Amino acid sequence: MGEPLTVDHEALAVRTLGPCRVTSPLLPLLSARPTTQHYIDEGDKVLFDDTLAMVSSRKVPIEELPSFEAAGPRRKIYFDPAKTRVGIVTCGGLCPGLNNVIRGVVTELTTHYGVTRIFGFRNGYQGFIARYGHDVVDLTPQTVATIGEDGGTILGTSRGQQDPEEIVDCLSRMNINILFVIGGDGTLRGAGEIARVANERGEKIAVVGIPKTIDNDIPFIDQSFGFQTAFAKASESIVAAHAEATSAPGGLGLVRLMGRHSGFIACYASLAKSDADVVLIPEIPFTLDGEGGLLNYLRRRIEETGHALVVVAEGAGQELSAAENGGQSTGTDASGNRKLHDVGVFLSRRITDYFASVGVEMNLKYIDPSYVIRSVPANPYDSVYTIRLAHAAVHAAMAGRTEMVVGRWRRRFIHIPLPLAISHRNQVDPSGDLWMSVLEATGQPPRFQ
Ligand SMILES: Nc1ncnc2c1ncn2[C@@H]1O[C@H](COP(=O)(O)OP(=O)(O)OP(=O)(O)O)[C@@H](O)[C@H]1O
Ligand SMILES: O=P(O)(O)OC[C@H]1O[C@](O)(CO)[C@@H](O)[C@@H]1O
Ligand SMILES: [Mg+2]
Repeated sequence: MGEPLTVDHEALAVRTLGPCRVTSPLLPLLSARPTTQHYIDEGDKVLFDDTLAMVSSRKVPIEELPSFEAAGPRRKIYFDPAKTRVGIVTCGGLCPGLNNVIRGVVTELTTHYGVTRIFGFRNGYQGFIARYGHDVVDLTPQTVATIGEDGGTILGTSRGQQDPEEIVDCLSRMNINILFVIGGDGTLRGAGEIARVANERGEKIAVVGIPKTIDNDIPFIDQSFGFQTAFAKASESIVAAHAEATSAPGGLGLVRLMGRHSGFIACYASLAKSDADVVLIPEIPFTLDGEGGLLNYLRRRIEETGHALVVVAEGAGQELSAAENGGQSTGTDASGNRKLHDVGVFLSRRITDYFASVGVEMNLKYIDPSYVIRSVPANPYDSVYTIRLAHAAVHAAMAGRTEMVVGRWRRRFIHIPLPLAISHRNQVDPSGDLWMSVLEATGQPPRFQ
């Protein structure tokens, strides 16, 4: 067994704006609900570890085991709903379920807590900055009633850093008490800055994140919302590539899928269809040439079975395509994320050249579904998941929790301190059981080297 993740009590403690003195309007729903197999009482904790080996390796008394604060409604809350003003913003790339989260937050706030002043900030963090001139929209149960049926975000989104001082100026000016931030790792870093500035100024603003990422790269969350919809959509491209590959002599299907630094979409989409012969992910470098290289392997697959199917995550093989471009930098996007070399185009060229050089017939069909997988509406699973995350986020914020995100860990909804959620990137573990399943399903060697 590997070392247990280094987390301690302090890292898992969630910051609170102050004591909760207001009786929650949800009290009648809660009155006598103790922790059971299906419910966690607000005073209970969710264990960080879930195996005997992990727990015993900590060698600490049970009360010192690392644990997350449970999500869910509190009997006493911090904010008086009648006086509470709320802001919502979506940032970063699209993700299925963004509208569902907005809808879930608005309806929970209004229907159950009786909060009526909810403002949507337009186009990501730009929405707080006056010089962009974006309007602020009133969000009501009526305006969000049917938005879950659409992909994208009704609020718009953007990349590019904005000054947290200016953002807090805007929040203060509008007397916002709670800010819900829906976004990925960059957005959550920004949220941490907003919470820091608000705290330094002594402003009692709760900043609560709902992590968004089709890449599933936020840690301490079993799976992020939108991920399931995205990989389900991606698997359609695998079906198409398989049909093309098996219908041509020497057919070779190549599918490039999103996944900058984490190959979860490529792994899950491939496992969903079991047609892939090779899955390439950013976490595992590979070699093209030589006996143990990818190209020779593909030639053997085509000679033996008549076709081959490769699924590659966009962040895989970056060092190979960079080397071909003389190590030239691709620059960064507005948020400072490194732009990637197009590994799909690179592999298409190298595979085509190789088969021509060895004189084996090969018909390559390259499919890149690109933005198609993240702009679709949430599937029923993600619709349910997003509404539950939205509820958890509202409960947390109304109870004065701040600088935190909601998540689901080992099937329980929890509060994760923001610094922990951005402490590192969630990636496919080459020694983990997910990658082992991929190896079992594809039959590919653990490494091409
Ligand atoms: N360290 C940071 N401090 C303040 N703001 C940040 C920071 N990093 C990113 N941001 C801001 O957060 C917003 C979204 O960041 P980014 O474009 O990286 O998307 P993301 O939230 O990581 O989502 P995606 O999964 O699509 O990458 C941008 O406005 C960006 O400038
Ligand atoms: O919208 P952009 O800037 O092209 O972003 C693309 C990136 O965003 C993501 O979809 C994450 O949001 C990545 O998978 C992808 O690399
Ligand atoms: Mg990001």
